[in-house]
Amino acid sequence: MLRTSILFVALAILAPLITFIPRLLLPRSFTTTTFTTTFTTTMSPPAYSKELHVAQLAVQRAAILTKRVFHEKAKGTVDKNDKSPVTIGDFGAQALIIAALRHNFPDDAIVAEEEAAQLREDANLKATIWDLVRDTRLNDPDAEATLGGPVRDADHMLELLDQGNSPGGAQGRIWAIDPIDGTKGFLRGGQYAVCLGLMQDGDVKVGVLGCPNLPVDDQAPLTADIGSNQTDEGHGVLFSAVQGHGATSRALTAGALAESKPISMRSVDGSSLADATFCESVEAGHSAHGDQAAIAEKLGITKPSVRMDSQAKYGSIARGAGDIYLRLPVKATYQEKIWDHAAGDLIVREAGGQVTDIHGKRLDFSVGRTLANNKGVVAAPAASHPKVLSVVQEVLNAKL
Ligand SMILES: Nc1ncnc2c1ncn2[C@@H]1O[C@H](COP(=O)(O)O)[C@@H](O)[C@H]1OP(=O)(O)O
Ligand SMILES: [Mg+2]
Ligand SMILES: [Mg+2]
Ligand SMILES: [Mg+2]
Repeated sequence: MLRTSILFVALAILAPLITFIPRLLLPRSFTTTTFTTTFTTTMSPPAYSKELHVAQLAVQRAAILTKRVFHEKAKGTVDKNDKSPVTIGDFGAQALIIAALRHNFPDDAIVAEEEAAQLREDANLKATIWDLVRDTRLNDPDAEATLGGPVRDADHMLELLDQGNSPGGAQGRIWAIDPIDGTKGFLRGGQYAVCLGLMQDGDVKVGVLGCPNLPVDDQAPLTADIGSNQTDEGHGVLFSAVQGHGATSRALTAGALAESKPISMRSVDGSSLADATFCESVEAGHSAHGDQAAIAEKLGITKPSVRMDSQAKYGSIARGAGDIYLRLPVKATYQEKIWDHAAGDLIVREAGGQVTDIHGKRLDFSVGRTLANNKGVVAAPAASHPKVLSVVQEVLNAKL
């Protein structure tokens, strides 16, 4: 009897200590929900895991729509005020992505490239886009439910399209959407990308790029040619990154997410640049081909540049299919748009690269809808970036 009482008293004294000491020893990311009774622990989910999952599925669903338009002869092209083209694919993809974001993160701000004004004035255009949006869904019911299911009606589609009008800035959570990046490539039958990034207080935290015309194989040689059969299996890649967690690639599917693989840039340092492959825009109006050729020559690069539209260039160097992406300004007045770089900038840096402007400044996503504080883009493996940047500056200074 006495022994039993002593045991009970000892247990009463020790029990709180037994539950308290492990809490002191565990990192803060562990939650000890039922610790006192069962001693089981659960890890908190990794940062931005829901945002990443929704972004990947949203890009995948939007890419189903853009692929349908890509394979049609008439892509419903209209000219925007700035004379750049926009297609029914751009509008439809943007509406679907915003619908998914609104369903999951109703309080977040959105900076998106397109707006609904032209659709409000053109009933046929609105109806054509609505037909596409209404009929596009992921073939996995759980994945589709995650995105909130179909858009309600054509008028709601217009309201969604116009919700990408945030001025951007340095505060809070802001998504950046380019529903079709490289519209000229899309129209030409070349590369294009569906792009989505999340910024928190001006810093890119999540980046997703859907590239329907890139080969799935990370090792496939970098080429501007997308192959004769564009519907081939073996094409379509989804690149992703979360700040501090690396970058991945996976096959782009029409339903649930495929398995991912980590990606990294090739290790090219300042002394091995002769073997590097550099890529640049197809459009001579978007970056200075002449300056870029002079830089490549000074770096001792012998291979010709690979010309490719869109942020597919960022994805391609991030997975080591190429090494360097140069985007030197053609016009001093052009301001790059945040939706043209947010996802790619993070994916390259998380894969072991460095991305700066021609002055060596990191791209600054905190100053509005454009990269007003930057000029041009220089992206390269981190070890060779200082060398590449010094040659960029040498060539540009020689022109002054
Ligand atoms: N004058 C310009 N200088 C640089 N980029 C431009 C210019 N005009 C449009 N762009 C944008 O450049 C990006 C394409 O670049 P790339 O040449 O690397 O494919 C697109 O986002 C395109 O917009 P859009 O999204 O409307 O296609
Ligand atoms: Mg455009
Ligand atoms: Mg773009
Ligand atoms: Mg675009």
